[in-house]
Amino acid sequence: MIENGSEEALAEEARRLFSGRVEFLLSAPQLKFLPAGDYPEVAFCGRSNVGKSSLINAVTGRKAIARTSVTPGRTQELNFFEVGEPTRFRLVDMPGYGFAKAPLKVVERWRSLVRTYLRGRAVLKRTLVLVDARHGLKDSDRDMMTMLDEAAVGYRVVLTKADKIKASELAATCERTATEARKHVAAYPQIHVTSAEKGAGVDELRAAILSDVRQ
Ligand SMILES: Nc1nc2c(ncn2[C@@H]2O[C@H](COP(=O)(O)OP(=O)(O)OP(=O)(O)O)[C@@H](O)[C@H]2O)c(=O)[nH]1
Repeated sequence: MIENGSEEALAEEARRLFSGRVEFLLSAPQLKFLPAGDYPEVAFCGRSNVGKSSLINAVTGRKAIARTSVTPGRTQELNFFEVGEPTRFRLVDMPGYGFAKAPLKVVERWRSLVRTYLRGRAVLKRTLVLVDARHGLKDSDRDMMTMLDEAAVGYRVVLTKADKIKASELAATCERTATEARKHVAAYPQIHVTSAEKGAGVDELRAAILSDVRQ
């Protein structure tokens, strides 16, 4: 809930920014294709099919800036989007993880790309770890959170698809997730609850992104 005046002003500025220029910049299947670190970045990550593309589309108010697919795990590169005119910051769509049947080679490639990006990217201000509200944290999310702890990259845990479960279950998952997040050094203690479908929590997330890139 956005309550006080300064938070309201931040949310309004975030809304204005995201309703302006948001443009796909490039896809980096390997680190050598990364753009120069000229602007602050906020990255989105999560298990395949967690609703990452849908949430990026909701945050940016676009229908299909990030591809929404029904085939899990199709995105295997880092996708960069620029926000603002002139550019103020970048959003980074990270390749999904947690693919059950992926060959070891694919998993290793993912790990090497993501870990090196996280460790070497000075402009990376925050990562959003998306977690399906119906499932809560899985081992692959814990793995990701540990990688972020080790890389000293601060992150927010964001529950997705909140419209798909009852309010009581959602509250319980939120509580459980917060308890676990508190054990991770780089995690924010506050959990974000969102629904790309209904728009819930999207204004708050936009404001959080803007405050993160200003740090
Ligand atoms: N009900 C509901 N469905 C959602 C929501 N967000 C995503 N979905 C659905 O969940 C499925 C996966 O969403 P995507 O946004 O493609 O997920 P992704 O994480 O980008 O998937 P990959 O890139 O394939 O890993 C789609 O069928 C979406 O329509 C939501 O907030 N509510």
